[in-house]
Amino acid sequence: MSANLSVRTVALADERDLLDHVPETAPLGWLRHGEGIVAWGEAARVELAPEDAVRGAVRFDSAAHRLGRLFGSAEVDDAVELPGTGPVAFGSFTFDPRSSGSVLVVPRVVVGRRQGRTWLTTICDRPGSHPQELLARVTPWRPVEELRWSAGTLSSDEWQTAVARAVARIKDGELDKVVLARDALAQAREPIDVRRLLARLTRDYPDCYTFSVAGMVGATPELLVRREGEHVTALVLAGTRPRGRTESEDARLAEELFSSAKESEEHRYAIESLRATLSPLCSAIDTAEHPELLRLANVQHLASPVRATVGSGVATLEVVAALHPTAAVGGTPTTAAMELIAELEGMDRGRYAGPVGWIDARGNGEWGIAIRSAEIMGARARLFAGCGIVAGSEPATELAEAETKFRVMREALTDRG
Ligand SMILES: C=C(O[C@@H]1C=C(C(=O)O)C=C[C@H]1O)C(=O)O
Repeated sequence: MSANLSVRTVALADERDLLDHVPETAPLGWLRHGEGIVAWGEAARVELAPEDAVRGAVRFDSAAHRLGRLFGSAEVDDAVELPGTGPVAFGSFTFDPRSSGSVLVVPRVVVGRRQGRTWLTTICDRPGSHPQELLARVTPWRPVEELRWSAGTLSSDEWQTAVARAVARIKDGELDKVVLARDALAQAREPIDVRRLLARLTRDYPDCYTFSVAGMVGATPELLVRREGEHVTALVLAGTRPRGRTESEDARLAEELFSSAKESEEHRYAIESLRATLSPLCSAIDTAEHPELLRLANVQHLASPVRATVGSGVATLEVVAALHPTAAVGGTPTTAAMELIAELEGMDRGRYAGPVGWIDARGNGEWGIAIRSAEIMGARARLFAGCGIVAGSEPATELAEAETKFRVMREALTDRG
């Protein structure tokens, strides 16, 4: 990380799918509705140490500082000047600050598309050179063959017991809500081609943010924060039903979602906590009065977009640090929920439910919450799914909900089409 980076962005006359540019090794990506950025190679990697405190934010400060130095000393020739052009870093942070694994990667080659304009960014150690990764051969995507599934940390019964314990603790008044997650493991015969997963996820979940950052892969509906100049946007999601098999069943389930006191309560917790967190950093915070319905292939959610203006001098990663963990993946109150998660889940979440996204040198970026995701380690995959538990939660219903959330990565891994 000693050399000053030399960064060049040029417009690209290319209308191919962004994924068609990507070689197999360690692809990075953030995609939605056919736009976004894909990248590969590694000009710099910033690994962030675990912290002692359950609410620690040193890793985000340290990330902002180290990226600031790297980007601040870069020589940049940017002929496109859009959010995502010039130098970018992809990042994936652990859910719990006490876990190791938080990482930022500055790629060698980036191909991006925004409002129909496509660009190519190269990041080198010397001006005038080209990264050799630019010439990386793009082989056809390989299907994932023969997966062997095995149980995760807790069996279904053990996890339902954990949910029942959480409900008891909520009824005792210790906290209002906690999100409990579980994992599942899959083993392939050969290293998993992540591009194949990304292709399936972008096809099946076009409204979600499909991401791939240092092995963490998924399609999240949950935008933590998007920043473009001084404008920030977030999307609160809480309250879930499966999709119906028929149109009328689908409509009935949506109706149930809007009229359920439990779901509205859960949703309200999430909005209140977001608003309280944004207040010291932003002005003109605007939330809709009633949630909208967000329909995905597997589930439907109550969703509330939030818009605000961020204060000058506030770093994007500072906003990310303040927002994480939202009530949607932690609970309320946050610290009690984090402690209960560590006590009941029996596992380290790693980067599941942590912030994942990208940032450019001007602070523009998009950060989501890494749910509907899996950690891909060569031929192995560890999938995650979690559910919000409140006083009225039933263990069996929550188990079924976790199954529908597992479907996102399960189907991406097993789809042969
Ligand atoms: C935690 C997850 O999802 C979260 C929990 C939800 C719920 O309990 O209703 C809804 C959306 C997400 O905020 C997950 O998918 O793993």
